[in-house]
Order: sequence, then structure tokens, then C-alpha cells
Amino acid sequence: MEQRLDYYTLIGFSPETAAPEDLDSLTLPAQGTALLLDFDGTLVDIAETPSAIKVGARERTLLNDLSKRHDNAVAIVSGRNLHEIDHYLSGFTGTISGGHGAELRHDGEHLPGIECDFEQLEHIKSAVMEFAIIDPRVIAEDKSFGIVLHYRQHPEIECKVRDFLKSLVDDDGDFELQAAKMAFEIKPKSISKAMAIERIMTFEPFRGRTVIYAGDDDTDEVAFRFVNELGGTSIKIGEGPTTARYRTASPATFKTWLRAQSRASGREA
Ligand SMILES: O=P(O)(O)OC[C@H]1O[C@H](O[C@H]2O[C@H](CO)[C@@H](O)[C@H](O)[C@H]2O)[C@H](O)[C@@H](O)[C@@H]1O
Repeated sequence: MEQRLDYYTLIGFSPETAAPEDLDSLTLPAQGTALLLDFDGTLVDIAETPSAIKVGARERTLLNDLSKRHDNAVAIVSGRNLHEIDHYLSGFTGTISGGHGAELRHDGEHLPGIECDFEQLEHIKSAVMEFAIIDPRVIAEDKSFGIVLHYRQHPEIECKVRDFLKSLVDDDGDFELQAAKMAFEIKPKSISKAMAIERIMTFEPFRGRTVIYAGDDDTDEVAFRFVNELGGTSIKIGEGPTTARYRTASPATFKTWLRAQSRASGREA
């Protein structure tokens, strides 16, 4: 029991948090709302490797239709590099935050990335790349503002990967360890998806709207808490403890719900 509470505390879940309601009970108004969406595990299914995801024309069409429905107040908030999201969602011209808030494209313009200790980051990256050569059971993902080790193919090495990455960051430095789905990442402490949302919501046409945020991972919990505090709507995709107010089973059920909202309002998505 104590171990469960420790885990919940770690991801920011409090036992007093109400269980999320079924997403099908929620109606999404187009007027006055901004739709901010995570990518992996929310818009697309989780795949065996980062590059094995399937993104089709249907996802791109859905996003463009949603943008029309919400008067362009639609954004992607991803842990991936911005240029990757841009590649997978080519044709989507809306706002994209990449690298957990480190990068931002808005109104067709790439805004300057965050400041961090790039020298230290390069040291960390070299050590991580060396680890991935010595132990090829992991997949290293080099990011503009961090680095990930994926262990999906070998779950048995989770502790080894975590302990190694943990040894590269310290309490006083600029970087920290973040757990994701079958992966650990080193990222700047100064960024989070909550920060990304806060920044996006200062821009037109997002400003003044009620934020709706959907995500699937522990890295989205900080965003759910922030959105809840703002009085917005948080949606968890998939299983697991969460502070989100609503839940749906999978990216497929989430996209079905999004399309149904558009049909109900007469604006197809
Ligand atoms: O914030 P997101 O858009 O959800 O991105 C989170 C991470 O997604 C990717 O990793 C995850 O998805 C992979 C493909 O489905 C999967 O193989 C991996 O196990 C997951 O952790 C991406 O590679 C990361 O950079 C993102 O931070």
C-alpha cells in the first residue's frame, strides 16, 4: 500500500483526486475553447520504436478540420523535436510545441528555443551515446534539448537504464531525469508541458479561451494539473493513475470522440 502511495505522489496523483469521468459524457463546445493535444499515444498509437508510428492522412485531415472548428486555436504539445512533428503532420500549419516546451512554432514562425547549458548537455549526450553503443538493447534518441534511452524491446533493463541516466544529472545542475513510456529522458529542468501550455495560451487566437488538453503519459500529468488549476478540461488517454478529469481508452476512441463532437455541432472533423 505504501509503495502505491509513493508512486502516486511521484507522478503528482493524490488519493483525494476524483476518478476521471468517461470522455463520452463530455460535450466539447467549439466556441471559446482551445484544443491542445499531445502526439504519441494520443493522436497516434504507441509503436515498437519512435520511428515506427503510423500517421495517416486521416490524422492530418482531423487536425485541419479541428483548427477550422476552433478558429485556429488548436496546438500540438509534444515531447518530440518540433521538426519531427512538423514532418509527421505535414500540411498542419497550426501551433506546435516540441521538446516538452523547449521549442515553439506559432503563426508559421519558429520562435527561439529555450536557453540551457548546452556544454553540459553535449557531455551528457556523449555519455549516453556511448552507453547505447556498449548496450545495443536500448535505442538512443538524440533531441535538440535532451536525450532519451528507450528500452521497450528489453523491459528487463529498466533499472539499469534509469540508474545510468540518473548518475548523469545532479540536484544542482540544469538537467533532470524524466520517466516516459518504456523510456527515460534527460531534459532541462526549466521546461515542462505546463510551461508550454502557459506560453501558447498567451498567443492569439488562444488567449482568453478555455483550454482542453489531452495526453497519455506521466509526462502529461504536470499539464493536467496546470489545466485543472486554470479551470480547463484535462483528458487522459489510456490506463493508469491520473489527475485528468476525463478518460478515454485509446487514441482511436479519442479521435472517434473528436469527430463526433464536430458532427454534433455541424462542423465536420
Ligand atoms: O509528448 P509526446 O508527443 O507523447 O511524445 C512522448 C515521447 O514519444 C515518443 O516515445 C514514445 O512513443 C514511441 C512511439 O510510439 C514509443 O516507441 C516509446 O516507447 C514511447 O516512449 C518519442 O520517441 C519521445 O521523444 C517523446 O518524448
